[in-house]
Amino acid sequence: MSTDALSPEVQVAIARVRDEVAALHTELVRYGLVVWTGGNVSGRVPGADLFVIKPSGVSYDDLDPANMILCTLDGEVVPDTPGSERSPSSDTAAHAYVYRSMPEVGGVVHTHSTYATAWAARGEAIPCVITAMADEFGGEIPIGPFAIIGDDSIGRGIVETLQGHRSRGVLMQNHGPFTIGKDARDAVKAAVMLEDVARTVHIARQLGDPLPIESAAIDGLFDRYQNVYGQTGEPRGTSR
Ligand SMILES: O=C(CO)[C@@H](O)[C@H](O)COP(=O)(O)O
Repeated sequence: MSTDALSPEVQVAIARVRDEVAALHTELVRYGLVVWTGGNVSGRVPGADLFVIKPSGVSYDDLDPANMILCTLDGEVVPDTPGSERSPSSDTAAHAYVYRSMPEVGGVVHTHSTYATAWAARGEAIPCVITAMADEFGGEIPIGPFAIIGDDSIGRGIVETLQGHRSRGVLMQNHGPFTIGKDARDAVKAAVMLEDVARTVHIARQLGDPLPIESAAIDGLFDRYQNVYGQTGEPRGTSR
């Protein structure tokens, strides 16, 4: 497949997603979610069956738009495109499986962030005991199955756990968190928030038994955060 055959709009979109995915890896470092070359971000190319992901095992300092790797939704590297001479992330098949199965997903992130991975190692879902979790995840953060790199099993585990679930994050057992979002930035935000709540709920557990939140309150908080929180309209005082 040559990208020359793609429309100018798709070529522009590929360039934009390359920029975005490269820059978002910096956020994983900034928020302390990764060490060394661990973790990865990908972003779907709007209007094409393609996504962009980082090369495997390359230092975060060396990641830039030109060495991000363009892949098909089968997880194959698109030849003769910038970065295609390198191997893509070892989690490429998992990201591709998510994009094929969940058309609404525009970004996928994987990290080994410490607290979330500690919950994953115990195989325990994080219970929804703080309002920030209700806001962002609409309930508990579920556990996905134990799965090993090499085939579709990680992707299948992510999809089977998150399809029909409010949570945008899953803790793959003994491995770590995978998050999804409407785009790559949204999936990175979910990864940041997931680690934050994993840490807080862990600390709460050390102090005693966290108090549950009633499901009606969780529903209300989730609805408000998704639909009302933040800047939803014109800035105050600018309407005529
Ligand atoms: O989870 C794993 C390995 O267990 C990987 O996600 C690594 O953390 C990062 O791999 P690359 O994206 O650099 O291949």
